[in-house]
Amino acid sequence: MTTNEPMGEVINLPVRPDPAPPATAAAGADGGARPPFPPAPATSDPDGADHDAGEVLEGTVLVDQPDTGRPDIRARMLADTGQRRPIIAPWLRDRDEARATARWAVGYAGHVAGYHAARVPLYGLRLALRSPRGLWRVLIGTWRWTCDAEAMPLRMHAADRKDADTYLKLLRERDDRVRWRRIVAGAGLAGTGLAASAVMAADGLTQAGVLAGLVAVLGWIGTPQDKRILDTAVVSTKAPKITSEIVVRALASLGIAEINKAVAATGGKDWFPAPITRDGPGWRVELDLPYGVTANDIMERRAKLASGLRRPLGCVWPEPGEEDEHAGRLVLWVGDRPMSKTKQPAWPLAKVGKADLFQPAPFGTDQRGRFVEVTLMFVSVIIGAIPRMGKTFILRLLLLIAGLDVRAELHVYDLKGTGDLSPLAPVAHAYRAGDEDEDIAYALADLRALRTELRRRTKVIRNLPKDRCPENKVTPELASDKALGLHPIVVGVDECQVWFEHPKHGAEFEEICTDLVKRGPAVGIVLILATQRPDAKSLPKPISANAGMRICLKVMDHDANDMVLGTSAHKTGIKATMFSLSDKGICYLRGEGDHPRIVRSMYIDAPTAETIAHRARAMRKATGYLTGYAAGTDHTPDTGDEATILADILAVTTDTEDKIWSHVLVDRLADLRPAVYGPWADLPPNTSETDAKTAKATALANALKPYGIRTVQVNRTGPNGERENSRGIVREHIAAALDKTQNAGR
Ligand SMILES: Nc1ncnc2c1ncn2[C@@H]1O[C@H](COP(=O)(O)OP(=O)(O)OP(=O)(O)O)[C@@H](O)[C@H]1O
Repeated sequence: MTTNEPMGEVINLPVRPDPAPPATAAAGADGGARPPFPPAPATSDPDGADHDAGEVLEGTVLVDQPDTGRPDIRARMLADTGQRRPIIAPWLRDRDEARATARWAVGYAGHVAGYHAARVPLYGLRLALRSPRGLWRVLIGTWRWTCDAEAMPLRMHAADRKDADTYLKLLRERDDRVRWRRIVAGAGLAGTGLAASAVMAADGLTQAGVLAGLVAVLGWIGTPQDKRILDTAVVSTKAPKITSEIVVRALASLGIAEINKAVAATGGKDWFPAPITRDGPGWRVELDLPYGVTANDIMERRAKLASGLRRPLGCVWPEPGEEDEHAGRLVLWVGDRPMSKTKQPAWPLAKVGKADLFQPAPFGTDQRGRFVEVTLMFVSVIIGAIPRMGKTFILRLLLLIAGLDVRAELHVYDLKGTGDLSPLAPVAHAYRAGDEDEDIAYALADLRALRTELRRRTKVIRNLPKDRCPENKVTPELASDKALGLHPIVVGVDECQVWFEHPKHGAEFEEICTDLVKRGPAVGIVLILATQRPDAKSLPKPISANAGMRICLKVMDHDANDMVLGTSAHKTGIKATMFSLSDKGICYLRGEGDHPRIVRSMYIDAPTAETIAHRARAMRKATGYLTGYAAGTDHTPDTGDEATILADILAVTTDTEDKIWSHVLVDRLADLRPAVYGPWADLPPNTSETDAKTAKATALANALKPYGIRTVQVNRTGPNGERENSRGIVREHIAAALDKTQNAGR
C-alpha cells in the first residue's frame, strides 16, 4: 500500500496483533527530528464510508495519515511567499535609510581621500627608497627573460639525466627564443635611450614629472610583498559574519539538554527555516528550536548566548517569533555594535516642525536604526523601570511631543522634585515639582478639576450631532474647535507612586486616575504615569490594567515586568528583565502596532529639551494657546484642598445675597485672587461699560459651565438706586454644586 491510498481500503485490513506505538514514542524514536503530526480532520461521513486519519481502527489509532505524502500546494505556495526576498533592497526603499547610506558613503570617501592626501610626502619617500630595488628587479627580470633563464632548470635536469635528445631539443628552443627576445630587448633599450635623450632635452617640469613617474613605478615594483605603499585609512571593525555553525555552537553552550541532544543527533542544521540574512547593521537569524525548547528559554539566557556568540551583550537580541508562530520559533538579531552605542539619528522634531497628537510622532529607533513612532491620542501610558534607566527622559520626550502640538494642554508633575521636567514649564498649563503638602494639594485640585472636565467633555461629545462626532470620541477637527474645549489634555506624572501611596489622598488620586485612564482617552485626556517601583501599590491594578500603551525599561523581576507590560507578558517572551544595566533608554514598547517592540528612545537631554520647549512656547503664543502656568495665570487654586471657583464665590458673597450680578462677582473675585481671576476683570481701557459687563459675565459663565451651573437674568436695583437687568448667579446653585463636587471627590 502506498501512502496515497484512500482510507477506505485501509479499514479492510486484518487487525494488527500489536497495537501501533503511541504517538509520543513514534516521535521520540527518531530523536525528535520528525515533523509534528498533522491534526486529524473531522469525519465527514457518519456511516463511515468516508473515513479519515483520526479514525479508530479496532482499537488502533492511525497516526500517520494516508495523504501525508501528498504535496500541499497551497501551504508550499504560502511558505514560498514567506521566503521571498525583497526586490528592492530595504535600505533603498526607505528614504531616510538611503539618505543615511549616501551620507555614509560620501563621508567615507572624503575621509579616505583626506587621509591619503596628507600622507603624499611619506608615500613619495617610501617609493623613492624602494625604487633602486625596483630598478634592480627590472634589470634582472629583463636579463633573465632575454636569456630564457626560466627554462634553465629544465635544461640542467636533462643534462643531469644524460638525456641528450631532450637537452638538444631544449637548447634549440632556447636559441630560437633568445634570438627574438634579444631583438625585442635591443629595441627596448634603444627606445629607452631615445626617450631618455628626449627627456634630457625637455624642460624641468617634464623631467620632474617623468622622474616622479619612474620613481613611483620602480618604487611600486621594489615594494616587498609583505609591505604596503599606502597606510590603512579605515581600520575595519566589522563584526564577524554570523553563520549557522556559530549560532548552533552558542545555543549548545547554554546548557539546555534538549538542544544538546538535538545537536548530537542532527548538528542543528535543520533548525533554520530561513537563511541568515543581513538586516540593517546586524544579522537576523530565524530558528525553529528543538522540540520542547521555547524562545523564552533562550531569552532567559541572553548573557550566556552573547558569550557563546562572542558578542557584547548589547548586540544580542533574542525575541519570540510572530504571535501566530509556535513557541519554539526564535528570532535572533545580532547587531554589529551594541544597540546603546549605535549612533542614533537626530530627533526629527528637535529643531523644526510641530506634532499632531492624532498622528504618529518619532519616539525612538529600533535595532536597525529606523524610527519607531508613537501616537499619544486615545491611549493612557505607563512607564516603568528600575531607577536610572531613562524613565524620566522618556516621560519628558512624550511631553515634548505633546508640547509641540499647540492644542495640547499639559499638566506636568515631577513628584521626585529634582526639576527633571522643568524644561516643560514654559508650555505647561499646570506644573509642579515636589511632593510637599502644597504640591499634593495643587495636584489634587487639578485632578478634581480634570475629572469635572472629563464629565463635561462626555456630555459635550454625547450632544454633538453624529456627522460631527461619528465615533463618540474626539476627532482632530473637534480638538481644533476652540469653542468646544475638546483640545487634548496630557497629564504627565513622574514617580506617580507618591500620589497613590499618599496616606491621606492616595485613594482619591487612584480613583481619579483610574477614571482618567479608563474614560479619558476617548474624550482627549491622556494620562502618562511613570514609576520606578512598578508594583501593585505604586501602580494600582485598575490603572495598570487599563493603560493602552506600556513602556518598560529594565526591571528586575517578572512581576514588575508584567505590571508594566501586561499580564503574562513575561511568560510570552516580552521580557524587560533581559535588558542589562547599560541598556539605558532601551525599552519594550507595547501598544503601538501589533507587536511589542524593542526600542531605543531618543536621547534628548535637559538643555535640548529646554530649547524645544521654548520653540513650542513661541508657537503657542503665536496661536493663542498659552494658558495656565505658562501664561502666568495658573487657574488651579493652590491654597487649601477644597479651594475652587465655587468656594471662592461663596467666600466673596454673603448669605443675604441670594442672587448677584456676574460683573460684580468677577470684580470681587479679582480682588480675592488677582493671579487667578484678575485677567477676567482686566479689560482694555477703552472698553465700554456694557461691553465690560458682558465680557465679565461671559468669563464667569464659561468657568461655571464645567460644574453644570448656568447664569440667570438678575433684575435688581443697584447701589446707585437704578434698576438693572444683567446676567448673574443664584448663590444656592453654587453652594449645591460645591457640595456635590466635594461629595464626589471623597
Ligand atoms: N535614550 C537614552 N539613550 C541613552 N542614555 C539615556 C537615554 N535615556 C536616558 N539615558 C541616560 O540614563 C540616565 C538616567 O535617566 P533618567 O533620569 O531618565 O532615569 P530614571 O529612570 O528616571 O531615574 P530615576 O528613577 O532615578 O529618576 C540619564 O542620565 C541618561 O544619561
